[in-house]
Amino acid sequence: MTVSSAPGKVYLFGEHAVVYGEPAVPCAIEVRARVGVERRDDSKLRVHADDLSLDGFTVEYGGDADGRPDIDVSESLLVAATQYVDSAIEQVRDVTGEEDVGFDVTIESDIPLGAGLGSSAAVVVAAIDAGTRALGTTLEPAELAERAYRTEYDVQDGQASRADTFCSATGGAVRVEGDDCRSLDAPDLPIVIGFDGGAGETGELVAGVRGLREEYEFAADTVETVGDVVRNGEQALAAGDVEELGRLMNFNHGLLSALGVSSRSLDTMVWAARDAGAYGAKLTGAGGGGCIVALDPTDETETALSFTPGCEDAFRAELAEEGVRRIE
Ligand SMILES: Nc1ncnc2c1ncn2[C@@H]1O[C@H](COP(=O)(O)OP(=O)(O)OP(=O)(O)O)[C@@H](O)[C@H]1O
Ligand SMILES: C[C@@](O)(CCO)CC(=O)[O-]
Ligand SMILES: [Mg+2]
Repeated sequence: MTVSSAPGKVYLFGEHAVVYGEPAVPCAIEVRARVGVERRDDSKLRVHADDLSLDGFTVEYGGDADGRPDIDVSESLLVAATQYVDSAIEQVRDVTGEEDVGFDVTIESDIPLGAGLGSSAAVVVAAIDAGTRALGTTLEPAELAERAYRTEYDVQDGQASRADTFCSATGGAVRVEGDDCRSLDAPDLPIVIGFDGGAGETGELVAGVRGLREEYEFAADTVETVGDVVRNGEQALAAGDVEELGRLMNFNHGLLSALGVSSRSLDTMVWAARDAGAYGAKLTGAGGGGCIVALDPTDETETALSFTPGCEDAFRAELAEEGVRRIE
């Protein structure tokens, strides 16, 4: 079995606006998805994913008409749950030229699904890396990131940026603007995460912002203003100015809220963190529910969040210096 892992991420700045060409700064964190891949001697794909919200399942199916998975859930739920992995394996077939190869794939993940911590990107990066290595091809990080991006682009109907996948593949703090992806020097940041136990639909939320942007000039301006916040944030990051980072994160959250992607529980956690003395707090990722990210070197924010109704989990996250990790 060939095993790779890849980290999740938080956005310090710039989610959603990055889809329209503004810059964003995500930062990889030490929570990982591990994917094990073994070549089969037929062309089927068998996926074992215990951490999926379908209560854990094992599916066995091939590419032919009678290859419907042997599992008793609705087709739409199944497609939503399996499409990132399916599409990642398609990239493996494409890049290696082995169009008919089959695999057993096992996924274990510490990243909550649909919660803004980039579970899809981590699973896709780890799956493509392990899948290609299982066939004797080791991809350079840039190509791995590009293939993973194409996967997210396909699954999210053309509404994806390179930010999540580049960050997960390379690790550290990164800056992504269109197809320009680079690593940033980042100080050790005191990252605290609050999780409401829920999830948001990335595709729907992105479509919502797109609609507002098309309908109102001021919504398009709001997206551009996020870009200005990001550019200021980059300078604060380079200077190691955590106070300024916090102020700008607060501003970024306000703009995301105006664009309709926050939620009551995300706002409640953001305010709990601010009241506890965090330098700043904002939602991370697509929003709608899921996680906030705050900066606080003390224990106050984590403690306050753990007593906040609606916050299911609060934890400190370390920056993941390493992106994809080749384990076996
Ligand atoms: N442990 C896992 N096993 C199998 N598939 C997974 C796993 N984790 C995530 N996925 C895939 O990723 C999808 C969730 O991706 P989605 O983009 O909606 O959320 P996210 O990446 O966690 O959050 P965001 O994109 O906002 O950071 C799941 O529906 C599933 O297809
Ligand atoms: C909302 C979004 O900006 C981030 C999701 O983690 C979508 C994307 O960049 O593909
Ligand atoms: Mg995602």
